[in-house]
Amino acid sequence: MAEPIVQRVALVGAGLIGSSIARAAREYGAAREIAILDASDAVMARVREIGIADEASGDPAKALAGADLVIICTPVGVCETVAQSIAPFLETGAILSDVGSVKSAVVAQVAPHVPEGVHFIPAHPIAGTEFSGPDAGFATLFQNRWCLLTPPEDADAAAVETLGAFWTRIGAKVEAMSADHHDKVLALTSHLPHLIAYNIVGTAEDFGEQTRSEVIKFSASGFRDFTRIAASDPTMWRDIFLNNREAVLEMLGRFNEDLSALQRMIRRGDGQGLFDFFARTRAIRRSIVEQGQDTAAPDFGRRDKSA
Ligand SMILES: NC(=O)C1=CN([C@@H]2O[C@H](COP(=O)(O)OP(=O)(O)OC[C@H]3O[C@@H](n4cnc5c(N)ncnc54)[C@H](O)[C@@H]3O)[C@@H](O)[C@H]2O)C=CC1
Ligand SMILES: O=C(O)C(=O)Cc1ccc(O)cc1
Repeated sequence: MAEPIVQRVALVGAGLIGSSIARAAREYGAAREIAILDASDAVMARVREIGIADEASGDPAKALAGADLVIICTPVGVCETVAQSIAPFLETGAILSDVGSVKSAVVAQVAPHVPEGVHFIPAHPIAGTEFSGPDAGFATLFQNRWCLLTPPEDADAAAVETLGAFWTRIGAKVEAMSADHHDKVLALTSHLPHLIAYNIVGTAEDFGEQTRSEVIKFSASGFRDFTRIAASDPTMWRDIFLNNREAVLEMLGRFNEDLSALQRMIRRGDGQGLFDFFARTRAIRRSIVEQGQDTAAPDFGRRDKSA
């Protein structure tokens, strides 16, 4: 196998994403050693049981000793606390990164705590499922998925290259952009769809018992797809909306305008308007499928059950 990209990767947070990185780093030889640190004793115990790390003592000094790549894989709301608590153990020259679904707020929270000589390069793999915890992870999660890096303008070029090479080794396609741009794009492509899913499933839930049981019984595929997204982790998504407020509110405003336009077309019986609208959206779906980016039923066929 090719040389590892880093000597030791330390993953802080071992849920879906952290445990998937651990599995993938081992499977594809991206790191010589894998250390895991999680605030939950139950998660640490499970990490030791399933054996996805070489170092899983729960001691930050031990986990971070010799780590040339440290990745924060916790919900974005605790990134600042995590950065503060790991800062004393970060080694000079190490790369510090994260996987948060929001970038500007994470930078604002983490950057002030990054010691001199440590290279902070935020990242976001656009790959996941509605499941969480260390048992939900799998080695192939990042295969052929984008990982967006948002390096600051004065970032160390070698550190950016190493982080990109790490993600490439575990299967991702890598692209760089500014944190602000990332947050605007993701507000539309990921955060707004989750909000809509939470809302529509919440609306069904509000209808009362009789309707609720019929919704479950006769669930058509449209609603069913929304329930998968609306089953996503509440802590993670609360933190995303609180930390990407501006961009999400802006996209929500645009969404509401389009929804009002559709409402008007239905009220006025404007069949041509509805047809034209749906024809435009169908073209978007087709280009996503052509680019191999269809994530419906994500990864289940490609799951690696070995770890
Ligand atoms: N779930 C998904 O589909 C995706 C999630 N992300 C991002 O990845 C991050 C992690 O998400 P998941 O792995 O899904 O979450 P998860 O809920 O599966 O795991 C989070 C882990 O962080 C640990 N943790 C919480 N506070 C901590 C602290 N102070 N110190 C150390 N560990 C702590 C928890 O015990 C838990 O094991 C989030 O920031 C999320 O925005 C990014 C891409 C996809
Ligand atoms: O499960 C799904 O459909 C997702 O959209 C997963 C996901 C959740 C959050 C991210 O920041 C990136 C990907």
